[in-house]
Amino acid sequence: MLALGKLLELTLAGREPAEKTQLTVEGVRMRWLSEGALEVRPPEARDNGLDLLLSAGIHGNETAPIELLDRLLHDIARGDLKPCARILFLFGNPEAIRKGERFVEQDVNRLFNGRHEQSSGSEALRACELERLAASFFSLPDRQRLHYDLHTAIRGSKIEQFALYPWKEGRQHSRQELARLRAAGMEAVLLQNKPSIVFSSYTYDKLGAESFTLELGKARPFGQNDGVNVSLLENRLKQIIEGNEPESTEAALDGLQLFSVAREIIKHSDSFRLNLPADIENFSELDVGYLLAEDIANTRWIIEEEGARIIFPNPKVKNGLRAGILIVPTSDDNLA
Ligand SMILES: O=C(O)CCC(=O)N[C@@H](CCC(=O)O)C(=O)O
Ligand SMILES: [Zn+2]
Repeated sequence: MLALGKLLELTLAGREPAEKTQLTVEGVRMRWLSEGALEVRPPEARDNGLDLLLSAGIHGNETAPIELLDRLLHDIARGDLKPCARILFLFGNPEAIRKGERFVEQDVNRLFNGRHEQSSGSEALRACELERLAASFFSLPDRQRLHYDLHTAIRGSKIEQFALYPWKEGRQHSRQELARLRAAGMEAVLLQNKPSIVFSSYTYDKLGAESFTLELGKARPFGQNDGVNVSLLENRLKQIIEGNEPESTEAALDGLQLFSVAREIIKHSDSFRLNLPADIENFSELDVGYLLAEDIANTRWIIEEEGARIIFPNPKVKNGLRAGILIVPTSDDNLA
């Protein structure tokens, strides 16, 4: 296998490769761009016009998606997977990956869309670098742009695999992309309804990509991901990379559950209290009238929405950040 196929090993060791560019026997060019960043370019005659950004390890302890990208890259470097798409592989937060932690000082996935400019430290610099790498990758005209930012969650979930679809004023969510996600094993999609500061939101809003955060199961250390079944996603990614994806009919949403955001629960102060059991699962339903959270100045979060569910509840986030999302079922009426 070509040495650049070992991007994960290089990243874990904090090393630069001796050779920055390598060519497979198939004529696929691999180019190391920066720590945890590698571009793959198919031979011109095979290029199908898709630019695919695959990122993982934005949170350093979310290892199943990192292992998935590592397998894809090995397959490409060995010539077993023959790309027709240009691909940018990114391991988001190398320092946190080496430590096996979600982040070191700051959550990188709260530093996009300009937030890094108001901050400092190595994670702010990394968010800035990730924006630059993504912007440069998606700068070629007249190509399709697709970004999957792969994650695993802190807690278990009633719906194991799901996507979050960013929002931009005047832009409709794509039914075809949802069908593709369904075929990749996603059981639900959360349609966002306002701008956000996560990586997928940046590539959707500023770079015009179809972008998603994918949640694939529960976060575990390297080598302990047997419980995270990514086989459907892995198959689909291989098909997307090789350009032999079966056409998904638009009717194929096929039981995909859609949700929208009712409210984001923002932690304003150290007095914030979240009234949920520590082991509550994502997508747990909450009854109307339930007192979900309390904060400074008698702020109370009481459930008003029928069918409300909670995802990503986390009272330990820094003040000013999202401590959970209240979601409600929605229809597919507004898809493009
Ligand atoms: O389990 C949790 O609480 C968080 C899992 C995770 O890292 N989720 C992403 C979602 C990003 C998005 O909103 O699109 C995150 O919180 O950064
Ligand atoms: Zn994550």
